[in-house]
Amino acid sequence: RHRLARSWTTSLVFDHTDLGIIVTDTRANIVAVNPAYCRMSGYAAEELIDHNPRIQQSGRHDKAFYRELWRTLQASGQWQGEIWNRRRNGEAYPVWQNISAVRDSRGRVVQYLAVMSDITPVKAVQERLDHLAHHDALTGLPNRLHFMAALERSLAHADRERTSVALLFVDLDHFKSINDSFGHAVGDQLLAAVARRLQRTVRSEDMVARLGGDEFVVTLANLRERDEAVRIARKLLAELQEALDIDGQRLAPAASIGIALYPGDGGTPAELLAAADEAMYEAKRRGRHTFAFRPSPPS
Ligand SMILES: Nc1nc2c(ncn2[C@@H]2O[C@H](COP(=O)(O)OP(=O)(O)OP(=O)(O)O)[C@@H](O)[C@H]2O)c(=O)[nH]1
Repeated sequence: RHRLARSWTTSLVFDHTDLGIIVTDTRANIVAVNPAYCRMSGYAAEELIDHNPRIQQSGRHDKAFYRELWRTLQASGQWQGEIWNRRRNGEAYPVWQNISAVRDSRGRVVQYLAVMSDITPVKAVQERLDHLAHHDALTGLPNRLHFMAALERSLAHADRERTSVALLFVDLDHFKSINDSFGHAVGDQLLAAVARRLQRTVRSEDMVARLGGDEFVVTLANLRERDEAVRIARKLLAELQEALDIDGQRLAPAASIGIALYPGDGGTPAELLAAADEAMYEAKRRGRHTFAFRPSPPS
């Protein structure tokens, strides 16, 4: 009676858990799947029985990944980790999966048991958090954190390709008075419009980011000569200046732009940013709505 009760409980768990379960024989042919796995994968049990679980492979992992999985499983009797599978409708989805070797009383492996949970919702939250950590909510642009990491990569790329990178530090002129005169909401919309204008003016390999407040940066990759940076700075000033209507206010945003060139003005992202910031202050000193390079130190 005890054995019966136990087997009844076991099948209750197998049928009612929301964890997907696959049982295979030692040659990895599927011998049983539970309803939760069928719901998760979109396959009917008959479509899976006698097949190899590889029918659910998403193509997102290479051969070495599965080889390592089997190696671990054979060596320790266990594998667990994140794995991308494919549903019957072709959609790839992430699961957290635990595979164990089931042994008989003499210690021989007789079956493999895979238990998995669909972690699509967890992944979506993770991706959202990751995006929030690296982007500015108002403009959708990369933030300082993301920007500094990307700049590091573009400097390394410039070294390999023997090209230069220009960093343009864009700070709006008298932005405070826009906030003060028309309110913060108008100021916010202006910042979002500036972000769009900066983005549409540069090429896709260039990067626009918001450092904070009314400070933006633009990096120009694969730069061959200093004049290209000057040309883009002029173009940005002109594009920004175009009048726009926000809540019935006609505004023409102006900015001061500081230009720093890699490697001449700095060898690291931080040095380059400091040089571009200094150059931006030079543009402010010269009366705003213009661009400048870093002033050379007095000799
Ligand atoms: N609307 C809005 N304002 C912001 C935001 N972040 C910072 N600010 C405001 O932006 C203004 C930045 O002013 P500053 O750059 O110091 O000075 P400015 O008035 O632009 O003058 P100059 O830079 O000297 O030409 C401050 O008034 C901040 O309160 C934001 O997210 N939204």
